[in-house]
Amino acid sequence: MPGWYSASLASLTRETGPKVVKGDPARKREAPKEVSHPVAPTISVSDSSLKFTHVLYNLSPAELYEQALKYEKGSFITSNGALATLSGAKTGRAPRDKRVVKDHTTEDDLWWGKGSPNIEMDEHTFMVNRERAVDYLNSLEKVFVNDQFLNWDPQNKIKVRIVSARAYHSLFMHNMCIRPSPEELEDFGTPDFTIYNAGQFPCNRYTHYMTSSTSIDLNLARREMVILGTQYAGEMKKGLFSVMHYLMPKRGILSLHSGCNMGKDGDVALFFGLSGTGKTTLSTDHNRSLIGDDEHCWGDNGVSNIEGGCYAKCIDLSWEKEPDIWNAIKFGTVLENVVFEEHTREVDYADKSVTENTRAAYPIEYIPNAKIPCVGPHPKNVILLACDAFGVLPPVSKLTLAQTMYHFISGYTALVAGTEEGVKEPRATFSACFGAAFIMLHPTKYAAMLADKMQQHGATGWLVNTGWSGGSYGSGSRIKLAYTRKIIDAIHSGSLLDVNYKKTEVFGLEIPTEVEGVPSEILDPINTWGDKKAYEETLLKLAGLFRNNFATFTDHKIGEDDSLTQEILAAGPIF
Ligand SMILES: Nc1ncnc2c1ncn2[C@@H]1O[C@H](COP(=O)(O)OP(=O)(O)OP(=O)(O)O)[C@@H](O)[C@H]1O
Ligand SMILES: O=C([O-])CC(=O)C(=O)O
Ligand SMILES: [Ca+2]
Ligand SMILES: [Mn+2]
Repeated sequence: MPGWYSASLASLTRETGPKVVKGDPARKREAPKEVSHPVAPTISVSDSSLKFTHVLYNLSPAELYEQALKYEKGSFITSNGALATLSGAKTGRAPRDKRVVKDHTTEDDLWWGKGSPNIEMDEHTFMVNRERAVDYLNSLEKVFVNDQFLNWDPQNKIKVRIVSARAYHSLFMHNMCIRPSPEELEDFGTPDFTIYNAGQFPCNRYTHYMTSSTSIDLNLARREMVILGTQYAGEMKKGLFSVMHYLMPKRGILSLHSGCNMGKDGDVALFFGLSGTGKTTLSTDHNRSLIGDDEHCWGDNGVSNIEGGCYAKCIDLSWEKEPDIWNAIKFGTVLENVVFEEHTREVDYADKSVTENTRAAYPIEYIPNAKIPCVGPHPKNVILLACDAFGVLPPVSKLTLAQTMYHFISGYTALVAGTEEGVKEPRATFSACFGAAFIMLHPTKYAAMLADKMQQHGATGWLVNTGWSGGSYGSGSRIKLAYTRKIIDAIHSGSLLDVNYKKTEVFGLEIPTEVEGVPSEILDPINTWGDKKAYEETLLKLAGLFRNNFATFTDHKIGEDDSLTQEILAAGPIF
């Protein structure tokens, strides 16, 4: 029995961690001999250190199904074979409850202050929460441990260990991280990063820095993350993504909140965009191989997926619109917070009664044309997705390098969250690098790297509005997915480089006058608005929001290139 399980779970103030055994505790009722403690407890040993905790190590999906169905309320097998689970009170991430330890190194390295996702905590408070999580995990009869990898680039692979209390969490990470072969597991050694997920147990609200009973704590020096008070599995995936946003740029590798796919000729496209703008939907393309749907690295040898799985939104999912994602929902897939028919267990994807953010997590090989290993050459197209619920951004525009950087740093989208009755204004969101919740350094650092790589490899930037057309949310409607797919096809094939363009007012975007398979009149949004005055007003309103947002970046240099910095500052809306 390797001793490292105990080491991982050892409480720092106690002599021993839990005693461990592989397999189902139910089958090993007569506790193994090693549990006996002949020595008298010393002052630093508490009863909890005598407690026996089973470690269920890298269980298979079938074993995890059994654990979930037996022990976790709300777990069911749906008619397609997926495991339906509930994430509890939290059905999305809690960015305001994320804390990062500020120490000598991170104080200078990281982006702190206004706009930054990094809210500080001190080392001591981290240890308080860590102890709370470890004590909770040790108090259980069993915990799950996953040892897996991140990053398909063999030279920059990271070993991660996830300690959790729920089979749901273990299966989620089994699907989302890269799965080691038995040989790789044999030689796994010490992990580079460890998550202690005690999500069922709250943090103590009286602990310094805590503002709720949820806390997601990152300690880069200790290479550890602690989760208390949220069971939403996305916290683990995105927490590790934050870690990659710190580790990779140090090695000259750019980490990206993007989807990525590759055509038959080896042409690679990146899809940036905030949550719900279409990264997963549009990178999953029957005619192209999928490199990944959400998190990538761009290094000297090309791109690599960080993950081993996909995490698709499944609200209103249909076979007609998204057949590959539909077919990926089968045995092994985790279905979060969906509603299904009591008897047939058929999922009702239109049902938002638990949350609008229903999700499916599946291994990437569940997509038939996944490219394994998930790596590819340097990107040819960089597609920025915005779901513009104001309905004023064109369905597609070709960007200059400076405009690409301007929109990358802005990271705009305007999703409409709920869909309640009555007028509901779209709300603009600006999230630097299309992932401000996950970046660790100042946005201009990532932007400079992106500009450099795009320039070096001659990539073209595009802005694609997957949001509203014919008016804002309420009067217009969302652009048909079929049209967006045609636009994306024309970008991939290169045919969109060879058409006529005209320049829009205010945003100065180059828009094509025709795209095969798309009605030409929708390409310039003004055509689709009945009320032209309302269009102008809405356009100026959005331009103003862009300008206000960008104000915080105007005194930052982007890389070494002064002229590019000036061009980027001038690449925003002019009015
Ligand atoms: N024109 C369109 N283009 C893209 N997606 C659309 C369009 N119209 C509707 N949709 C829907 O919008 C959603 C896009 O979600 P998707 O899972 O692709 O987001 P994402 O960018 O991957 O977000 P996250 O980072 O949260 O995973 C899907 O449910 C898709 O069906
Ligand atoms: O992280 C999540 O929970 C979902 C996601 O992909 C995102 O928000 O970008
Ligand atoms: Ca996604
Ligand atoms: Mn994402």
